[in-house]
Amino acid sequence: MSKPIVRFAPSPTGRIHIGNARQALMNALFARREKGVFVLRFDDTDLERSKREYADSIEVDLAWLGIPPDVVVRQSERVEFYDEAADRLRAVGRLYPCYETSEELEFRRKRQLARGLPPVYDRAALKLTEEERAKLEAEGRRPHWRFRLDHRTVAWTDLVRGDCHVDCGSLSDPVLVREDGTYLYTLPSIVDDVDLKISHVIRGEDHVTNTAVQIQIFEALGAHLPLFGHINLLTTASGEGLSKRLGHLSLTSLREAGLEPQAVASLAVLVGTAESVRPVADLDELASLIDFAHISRAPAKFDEHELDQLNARLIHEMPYEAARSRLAALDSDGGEAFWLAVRGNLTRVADAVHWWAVVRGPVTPVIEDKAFIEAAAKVLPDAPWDSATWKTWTEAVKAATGVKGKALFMPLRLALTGLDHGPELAALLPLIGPDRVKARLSGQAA
Ligand SMILES: Nc1ncnc2c1ncn2[C@@H]1O[C@H](COP(=O)(O)OP(=O)(O)OP(=O)(O)O)[C@@H](O)[C@H]1O
Repeated sequence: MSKPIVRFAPSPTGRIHIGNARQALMNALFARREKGVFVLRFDDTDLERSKREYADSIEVDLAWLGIPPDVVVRQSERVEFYDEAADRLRAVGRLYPCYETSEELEFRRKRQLARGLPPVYDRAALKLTEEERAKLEAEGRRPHWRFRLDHRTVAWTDLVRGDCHVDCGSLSDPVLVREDGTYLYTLPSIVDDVDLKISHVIRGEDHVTNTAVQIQIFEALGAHLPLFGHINLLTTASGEGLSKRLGHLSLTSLREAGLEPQAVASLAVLVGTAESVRPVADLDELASLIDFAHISRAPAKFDEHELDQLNARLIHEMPYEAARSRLAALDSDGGEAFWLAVRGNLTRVADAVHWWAVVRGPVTPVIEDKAFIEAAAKVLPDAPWDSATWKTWTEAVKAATGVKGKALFMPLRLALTGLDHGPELAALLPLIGPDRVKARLSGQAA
């Protein structure tokens, strides 16, 4: 295979959600594995809804995921190429002007449905004479432009779905150009795919019907067809669809919630595939797991609870070096021993703040059996302390008091941390250190 050129083509009309991220990752990781090119193309021809601020946030999100694009293209800067393609389609009679208002179209649609007919555009505009058109224009009507479909079945071999067929006889001729001369998504997408030599169009399966229409337009323009792959969509855990415009499960919110990009990427890529969902910290490894032929046909559910679990599993294995600067930013860099002591208790890196506060204090000790804690304090080993100190100490406490097991550990934990759960005390004890331990055992907040 020659080096693939792929694209992720969001409309910058909101913050991208986890479903969009699935497509971005599938494209970017495929390109990464095959040493190809990953293009980020902003489908921003809808000038009213597209915003630069959203485009910028999409770039930030992709960088956070570890998949910055090799090339960035904005459709709003390429209108001359779309004009040229539209003229070519007009010249061969495939793009024709229509003058119906949306109310008229809606009325016709309802009438067709009432008669039990499919609500397909009836091509009335194709029958207009020159004079009728001139009259409509003189009335101030501006045309929108439809592509005249061949009423035939379009077939292709999909990278994900195998043999696909769409009967274009049952489709309305798609509008490519709006009344105000701006373009809908369909034509610019093809023109750019051709110009950028996109080899694989990998996108959500919401585009399957578009693909059939687009194949006819590629052919009408005499262009070479890319390969197509339609990947199943993600829904929320309860099965609802996602919308960028409605702000569902945005990457920005997941990032701000402190989730690891690798956890988000692992779930976004692996859910709804033949692979088991697991945390994959390395993007090359994640890329090696992509297999378009083994992606489920059914929509896949994105469960935030599962994401938390993946995140926790990643953190439990995270080396200190990877966490260090983030701990420092949280003013909680207690060194490698601290990180190794607490990482197993964390779901988010930011939760380390809580355990650093327990180490550094002040902690209000919880002491129920004062006599027992006093007896324990008496047999505290001398400094310096290390990871063996806890064992030495608790054996001495057991010998002095006859108490063992949970009855021994829990009162000490409550006295030292004020909590009934947490990281191994063997690791925490030297971090808390003799001064604070002594103070806490004597009932002082320290
Ligand atoms: N729920 C989803 N799961 C997986 N892929 C999706 C989902 N929704 C959209 N996509 C894909 O994301 C890519 C970008 O699409 P697009 O910008 O149109 O997103 P959108 O979420 O449908 O947007 P909007 O809500 O603004 O209509 C496309 O490949 C599209 O197929």
